[in-house]
Amino acid sequence: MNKVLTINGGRPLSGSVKVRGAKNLVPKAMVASLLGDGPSVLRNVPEIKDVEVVTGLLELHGVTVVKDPETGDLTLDPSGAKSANSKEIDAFAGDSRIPILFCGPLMHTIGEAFIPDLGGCRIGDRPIDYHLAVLRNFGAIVDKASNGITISAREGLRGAKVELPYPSVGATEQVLLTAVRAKGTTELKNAAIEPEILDLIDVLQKMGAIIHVRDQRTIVIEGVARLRGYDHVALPDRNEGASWASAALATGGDIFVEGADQRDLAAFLNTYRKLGGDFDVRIDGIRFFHPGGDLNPLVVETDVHPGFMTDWQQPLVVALTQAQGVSIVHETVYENRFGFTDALVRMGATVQLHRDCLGSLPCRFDNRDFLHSAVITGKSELHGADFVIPDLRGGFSHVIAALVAKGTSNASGIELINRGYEHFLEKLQGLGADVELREAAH
Ligand SMILES: CC(=O)N[C@H]1[C@@H](OP(=O)(O)OP(=O)(O)OC[C@H]2O[C@@H](n3ccc(=O)[nH]c3=O)[C@H](O)[C@@H]2O)O[C@H](CO)[C@@H](O)[C@@H]1O
Ligand SMILES: C=C(OP(=O)(O)O)C(=O)O
Repeated sequence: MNKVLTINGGRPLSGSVKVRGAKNLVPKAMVASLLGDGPSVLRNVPEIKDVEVVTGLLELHGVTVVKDPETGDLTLDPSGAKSANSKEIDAFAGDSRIPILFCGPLMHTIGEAFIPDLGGCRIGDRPIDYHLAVLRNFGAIVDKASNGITISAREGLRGAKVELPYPSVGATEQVLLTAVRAKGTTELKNAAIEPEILDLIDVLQKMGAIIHVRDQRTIVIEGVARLRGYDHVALPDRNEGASWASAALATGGDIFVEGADQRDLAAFLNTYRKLGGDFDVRIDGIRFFHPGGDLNPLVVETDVHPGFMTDWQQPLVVALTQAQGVSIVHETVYENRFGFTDALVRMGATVQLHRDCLGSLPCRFDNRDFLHSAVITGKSELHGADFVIPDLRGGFSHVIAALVAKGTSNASGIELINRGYEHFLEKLQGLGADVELREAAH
């Protein structure tokens, strides 16, 4: 049944929310459990759609996944791992980006894998060419199928020297999850070093893997024949934390984000302070608040870690519509991440998109036809509008803009937000938002 979220804006968000394990780590740690020869325990697991998708895929491959009813901790036992029927796997096509990371673990455990077409946010073309190239380097045979890919390594996988054209998070994880049990040593250059990757490395090390993180984005993995299960507490979701921080600023509110970690948010916190937001780092989280007065316009460029994370960009843009003056955002990670601004413009924001690189970072989208720079002029008085949730962060941003706006907005497709924000509506209501979920009128 289609649902519509009715949002009555004009009230600051204030109160407290708790963030649990990161969407960009938890499903990957779940996939890693396939590599062990005993059960793994994953703690701090959020109730989000990506966890459901990976649970379903693991179960199809014979992994038992048991959730502790009290804590939500997962015990994952791969001892019955087996091939799965491609028709059943296909039911998960388009749901998330995680299935591609099953390649290495499934080849190590059962010699082959069928990977359905990926989903995830539509914020660019999101090809998987780096993934396929590195898998071939390890000796895998990859075949395109009409609805995904099949991949096999009947002779086993060998360590390789790999250099990524760009520090892709997913391709780095692909290398890690494949190299840990490949024969020999793997050297990965131009690796991504996001905190979620370092946490995945912690998981793999607990399983018995030997991984050296060197300087200059180089990771060396000495393959081992066997790995055991792990017991791990997932790192908190810094992207959810940054989203609530932007929501506090945009609505003129005050939100304590329990679980937010200063170190993983360092680049965000600098930007937040320059914009005029304030924060207070406590032992158990960070309080983000609007200290009063005008917000300052900013120039922001998204980048790989340790730069300003692309997933923080969309919620921040809503706060920038409330800053006094002209801000510029140069998106250098995805070529098409500003589609969500159309709805902001309909709500009264002034946002102009440009094909040019409005920034100083070297960008892969220079002289190509992508609207990847935004000029935002504020402060805008926003008014309610009806919109369809386009993607995870864009959807969060629309809801926050609707909460800033005067009047009523109606959002459809709100379930997309559950892919990465745990208990989203309950959290909004707990922060004082006037929102109501109802059946769509036909
Ligand atoms: C589930 C998950 O962890 N998602 C995160 C992950 O996505 P994901 O792992 O998909 O993102 P990548 O870092 O791989 O993508 C970065 C860039 O590399 C390009 N690319 C990537 C792979 C490839 O084979 N070919 C290629 O061209 C992409 O199109 C994109 O332009 O990292 C992104 C960048 O921090 C985050 O925004 C996502 O939230
Ligand atoms: C782009 C994102 O996620 P995914 O890679 O899962 O689509 C995101 O979390 O903002």
